[in-house]
Amino acid sequence: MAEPLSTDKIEEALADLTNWSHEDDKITKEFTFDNFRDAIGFITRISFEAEEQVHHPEIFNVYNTVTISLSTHDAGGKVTEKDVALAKTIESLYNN
Ligand SMILES: C[C@H](O)[C@H](O)[C@H]1CNC2=NC(N)=NC(=O)C2=N1
Repeated sequence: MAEPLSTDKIEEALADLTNWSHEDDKITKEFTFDNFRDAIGFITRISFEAEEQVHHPEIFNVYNTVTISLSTHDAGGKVTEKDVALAKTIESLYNN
């Protein structure tokens, strides 16, 4: 089972990611798109990667924004390497 990361380790991991923040035992980022369709397209692409990684984000959508929050239920709702790995994948989807 994945173990919770220390705050220092989380901050270190986020240094490699753009505009992700660590708050309330989650890592979070708000993504912006041109329109609702592109936002939903992003969510759909995330769904394939989440199933691959057997790790699932919390997703909040309003029109052209998608807020992603990641934590690991199986680790008491804390942030683990699994969240960092999925954040990196999501970041690469956004940039490509
Ligand atoms: C059985 C299955 O592997 C687990 O329930 C997975 C699925 N997706 C998950 N997603 C997240 N975010 N945290 C988990 O602990 C988790 N566990």
